[in-house]
Amino acid sequence: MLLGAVADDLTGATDLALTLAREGMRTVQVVGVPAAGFDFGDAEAVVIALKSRTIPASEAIALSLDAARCLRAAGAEQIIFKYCSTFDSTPEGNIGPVTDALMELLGTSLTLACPAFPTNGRTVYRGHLFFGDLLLSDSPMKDHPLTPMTDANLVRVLQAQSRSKVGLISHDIVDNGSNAIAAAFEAAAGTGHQVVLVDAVTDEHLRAIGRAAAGMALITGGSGIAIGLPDNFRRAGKLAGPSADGFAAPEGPAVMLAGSCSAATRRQIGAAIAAGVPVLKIDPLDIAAGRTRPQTVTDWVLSARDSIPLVYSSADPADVRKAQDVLGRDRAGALVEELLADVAIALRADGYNRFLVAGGETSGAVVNALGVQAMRIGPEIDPGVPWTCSIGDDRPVALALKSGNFGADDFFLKAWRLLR
Ligand SMILES: Nc1ncnc2c1ncn2[C@@H]1O[C@H](COP(=O)(O)OP(=O)(O)OP(=O)(O)O)[C@@H](O)[C@H]1O
Ligand SMILES: O=C(O)[C@@H](O)C(=O)CO
Repeated sequence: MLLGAVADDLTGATDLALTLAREGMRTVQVVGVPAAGFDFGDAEAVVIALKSRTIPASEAIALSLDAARCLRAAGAEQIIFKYCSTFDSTPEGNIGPVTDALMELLGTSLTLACPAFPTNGRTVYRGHLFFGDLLLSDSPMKDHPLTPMTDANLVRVLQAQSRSKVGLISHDIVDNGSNAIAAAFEAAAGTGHQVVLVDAVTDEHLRAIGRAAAGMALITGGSGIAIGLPDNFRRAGKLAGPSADGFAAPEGPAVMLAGSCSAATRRQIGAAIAAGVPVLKIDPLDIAAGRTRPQTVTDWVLSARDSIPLVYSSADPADVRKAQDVLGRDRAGALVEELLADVAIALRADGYNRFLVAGGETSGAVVNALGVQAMRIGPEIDPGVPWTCSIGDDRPVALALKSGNFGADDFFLKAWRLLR
């Protein structure tokens, strides 16, 4: 293994694994920190998916350190800490605290932070994160159920979460290429900075940043920051080339489960409904009151077996707030996640082996429930979202795990065409 990554949620891990695989590294994604002696096969890059984005910072630190130790023990020369391209975090973290702890573990005094993912409209300019044409704080991310983002100035956001001194390498320097960026890293270290946020508005910027960061022990950011890293290993003659193992999804019944309340997911649900996909909407208040149970939902899915039905809890910000006012933010989320996880277990027992899940937290809950330990990366459905297939499993499952804000409006329809 050359490159190891610790991702703070499952869909984010898949997004990163897709980037590394597309850039030519043999890549495996692992769900949770694997047991000692886990066989990573011929993987050159391994992405460990955690569910640590919104848990207490102390727990996120402990899990992330375990994951990084495991990757280092397996030979990783460089570690990526992958978080969301919209910098999803609460005032307590967990991006800052985990970055601080990983730096200490790796004994490094400088790292970079760059959530940019230009293909999906996430750009960083003069330290400010844009979501398409909008500042992060004006975007739908301000209404996220778990991590509302109300400040687009990432130097300020990160500094508030981190013990490290946070600086900025801004666009003018990045535009001058990798040598200028490498010099700026040195200058930042010289002025006592430990974390530098780096502007990036194009993939060319990300490739230049990746090249400049070849010698960094720790790199933090969205999946975009990985675009330029495989080339460093290729130039050093360390990559073996494509693996002979192809991607094959199992045949069988399929279902779609959506717990993401993002604007993109809600548009995708609208498009699925318009196209005649059978849908069932569930609501955390009904789950709490016992009006919606896993069995009722499972029976409904089974009754729609001839098609690929969609169960969703996705709601607009006003309805999410209504449920949260009654149940509390965490309980509202947990009720939905637990219900969808129970439904997934029941369907799996009934032979279902193709799951499309929308939302990072939701995907984490479903995939943990399915007991999937590791995944091979398959074809890209939309930027940042591939089909994957479980490995090391007697009964493999095909999984499409969609980050909340990713995917075109017809995502729930077109994903299935790739498996035919
Ligand atoms: N109707 C609802 N009311 C309140 N909370 C909900 C509702 N539906 C879903 N949730 C919760 O909102 C959270 C959505 O987070 P999730 O990570 O799954 O989606 P996302 O944030 O859009 O995706 P990503 O993390 O990939 O960007 C989950 O905890 C989910 O259970
Ligand atoms: O970076 C992103 O936007 C995604 O990979 C993600 O982490 C969403 O949860």
